[in-house]
Amino acid sequence: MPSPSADSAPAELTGGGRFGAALRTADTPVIMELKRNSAHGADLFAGRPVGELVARYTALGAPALSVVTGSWFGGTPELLEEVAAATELPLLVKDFFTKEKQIAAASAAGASAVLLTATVLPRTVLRRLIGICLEHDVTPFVEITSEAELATVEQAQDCVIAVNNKDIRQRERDTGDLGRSHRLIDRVRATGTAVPVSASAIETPGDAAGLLSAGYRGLLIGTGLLRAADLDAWFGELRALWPPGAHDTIGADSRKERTP
Ligand SMILES: O=P(O)(O)OC[C@@H](O)[C@@H](O)c1c[nH]c2ccccc12
Repeated sequence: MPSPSADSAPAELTGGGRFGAALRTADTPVIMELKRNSAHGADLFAGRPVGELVARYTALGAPALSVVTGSWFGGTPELLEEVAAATELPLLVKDFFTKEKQIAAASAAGASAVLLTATVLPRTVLRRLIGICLEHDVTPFVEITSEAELATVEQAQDCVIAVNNKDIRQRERDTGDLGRSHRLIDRVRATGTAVPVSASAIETPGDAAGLLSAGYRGLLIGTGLLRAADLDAWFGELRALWPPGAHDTIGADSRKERTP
């Protein structure tokens, strides 16, 4: 049964700056993430140079890349510099942002969007940080894990809202729950967010297609792609399940059918 809020979901998504527009116009809106280590400390780059990963993801049609600079995941500010030097694609920077000077520095280093984690930021701080992002022309990429956290995002129309399928409080060491994204999609869309995104724990093309057909217009995938044995096959399978343009046809129809 669709939730009552599904009816009030806006048909057209807008906003979110260059980062939001890149996702909405992509055939396959997968934000491909460069994360050096897993939450368990395992090496994910497997000896591949940063420039090679960026070139590979660009060739696969990434509309945007995510760069994890947070030290939990083996990130460094240099990683952002290296990625920014290798691509013109919009970049999301994932770190623990709490201060204006961090946001300004990320913007100066090439970030189009930065992560704000609603799970750990009080409402007033979140509101202030979203305002700072907008002043710096940086898209706030706000991660939530529940309806209660979603309710703390006051300027959702100016933000990309991402449902994180893993738990940041456990430092992302849990296996994740894609059901969370499926349960929250109508609520997320009803906020008028620039782009509804599902992030973390997406492993297979089937997982990805399922989330896109549920109404997500962006997916954020790190580990699943960094560990994939054959990325061409991975995206070939996804495009077979979710062909380019599907949002305008299959997506719209399936959402209509779900509306009473
Ligand atoms: O590797 P995964 O399970 O595909 O997840 C990607 C991304 O969502 C994850 O790296 C992430 C989610 N929230 C974060 C906060 C900081 C750093 C990283 C993250």
